[in-house]
Amino acid sequence: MGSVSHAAMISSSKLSYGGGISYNKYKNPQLRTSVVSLRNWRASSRNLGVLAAQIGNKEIDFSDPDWKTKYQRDFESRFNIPHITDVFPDADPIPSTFCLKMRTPVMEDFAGGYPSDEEWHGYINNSDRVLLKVIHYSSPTSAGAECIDPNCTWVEQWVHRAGPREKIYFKPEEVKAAIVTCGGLCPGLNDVIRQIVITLEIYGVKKIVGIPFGYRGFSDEGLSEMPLSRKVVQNVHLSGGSLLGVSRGGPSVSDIVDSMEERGINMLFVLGGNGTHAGANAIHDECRRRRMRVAVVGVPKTIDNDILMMDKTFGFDTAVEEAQRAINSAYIEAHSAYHGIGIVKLMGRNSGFIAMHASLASGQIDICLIPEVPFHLHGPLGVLRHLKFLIETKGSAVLCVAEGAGQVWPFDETEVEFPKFFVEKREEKVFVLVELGVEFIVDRKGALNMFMMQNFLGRTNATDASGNTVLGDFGVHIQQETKKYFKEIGVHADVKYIDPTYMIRACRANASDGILCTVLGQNAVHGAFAGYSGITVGICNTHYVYFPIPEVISYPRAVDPNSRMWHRCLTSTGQPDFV
Ligand SMILES: Nc1ncnc2c1ncn2[C@@H]1O[C@H](COP(=O)(O)OP(=O)(O)OP(=O)(O)O)[C@@H](O)[C@H]1O
Ligand SMILES: O=P(O)(O)OC[C@H]1O[C@](O)(CO)[C@@H](O)[C@@H]1O
Ligand SMILES: [Mg+2]
Repeated sequence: MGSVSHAAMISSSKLSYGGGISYNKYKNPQLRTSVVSLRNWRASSRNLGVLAAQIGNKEIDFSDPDWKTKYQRDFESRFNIPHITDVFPDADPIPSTFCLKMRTPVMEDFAGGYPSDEEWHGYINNSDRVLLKVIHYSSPTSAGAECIDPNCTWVEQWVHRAGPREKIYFKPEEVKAAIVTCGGLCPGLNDVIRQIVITLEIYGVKKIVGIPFGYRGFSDEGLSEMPLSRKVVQNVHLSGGSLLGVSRGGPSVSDIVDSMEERGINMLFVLGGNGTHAGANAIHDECRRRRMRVAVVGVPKTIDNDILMMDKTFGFDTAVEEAQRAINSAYIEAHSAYHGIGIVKLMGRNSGFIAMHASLASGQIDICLIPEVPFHLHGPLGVLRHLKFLIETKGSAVLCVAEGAGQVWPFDETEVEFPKFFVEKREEKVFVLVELGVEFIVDRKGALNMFMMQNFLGRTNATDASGNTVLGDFGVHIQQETKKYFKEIGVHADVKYIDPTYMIRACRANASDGILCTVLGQNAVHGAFAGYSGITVGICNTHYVYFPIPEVISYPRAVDPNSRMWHRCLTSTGQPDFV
């Protein structure tokens, strides 16, 4: 920390812990837009992510009567989706070959012209938009309020509607499409692969390949591309995993683009999480720099559900459903034992969505711990003390913990002086906020890593092949601490620990994820044919949309501890505040 040079010092007065904070307490207008994020500042991941993102954005002067118009204009340009004509203004579109009247998808060389159906009203107009936010919060103190200004003014924010366009910018016979799956496994990967292949064939594409084992497949000799067709993918969705394999780490962006040039790939579909999307965006930028006529389209894959702005990502629903089995087993074990305590660890590195939703769904959880909500393990207000209470009153207890929980230590004070915030722009996209021995790092991938000087598991500098921080195992830690605690107080406790994380991730998609994957896969292909690149597909307020990649990965989406959903979870578990 001593090495940190402070590019900006922002002064403020007292920040009340967990309570509201008024705008005028911040003297520097540059941070005004961030104050809402700090209202419940214990929601460190989300709020500091928002804060970091906002520091990177332009300041808003709310005293300007035109601020709203300016904000909307700025929003429109941020959410504009890159198009092939940005680089090749003379690119000529052709009528779409996506024609549902057609009965023979892979056609003979388009000798009789491209099939089209001008009478069909199934195309999306490029100007169609979907509303991003649908709640009008009348006050910043409303649960889950996401406000732009201190009055929580209603500001319409529109994003691009996904779907097939009447004009396309690629001739199907000139397309070589590639699909790559990166990062960890996720239920539904095969469903998306399958649907991309099927839709490409309906457009008339014959050259479709899978890149094996993530980005690594672009560079590793001995890994050859896998030819794909409807026949090959017909039944792949019936099993979990990825037909193509996945990996972390891999070649540089420039090596990937070299490889794409060599292979003649001009449509790339990238299935992965934040890291993969950062890679996809960099590939898109590099293709543009080299003036390649290429479409790079992402499909967000993460059981953690940590991609911004989307209702949910595919695989999440299945993960929550599958987690029920583990929770139910833990419940049965705990209830059948004398003073039984069941602990279930679920995935969620930065975000507790799986743990929160699985707890809500099961109705069997007494304590849910997630990364976004700091808690004490020990002490009069701690989790262990509450466990003792549950054993004394109910005779058993079940805990659901997210893997990223407990990596942050809460402050002991109820009020914290914030004499200054130190903000350093270390490299591009890297911010370090240092306060009271707390270091928050938004790394080069836009992921937020939080470290507090004291944490449960000790600070680790270890990273995986992709540069993700390797977390300490909180599930094992809380299991050990629980056993130790009950031994020390001389109360019998039968502690059973279940870690179903990889079993959950390897499942095949359930019905609702199957539908989501199908629609996302189809829309990815429609986006590429429409000439868009550097985009990703998502579901937003039940409608399907295209986002520019940087907007959805600027920081990981996290549970808002002031959201109705978290409040519902607390209502359901009946757990107290552990701070
Ligand atoms: N900033 C980046 N620029 C280019 N490539 C990146 C970047 N970050 C990650 N990658 C690459 O993306 C791939 C996947 O990244 P990562 O392992 O972080 O998984 P992910 O996509 O975030 O998925 P998961 O949700 O499973 O973690 C890796 O091959 C990694 O090298
Ligand atoms: O063991 P791996 O492949 O690194 O994956 C573990 C990570 O994958 C995730 O499920 C994200 O996909 C995280 O929740 C988890 O930390
Ligand atoms: Mg990731």
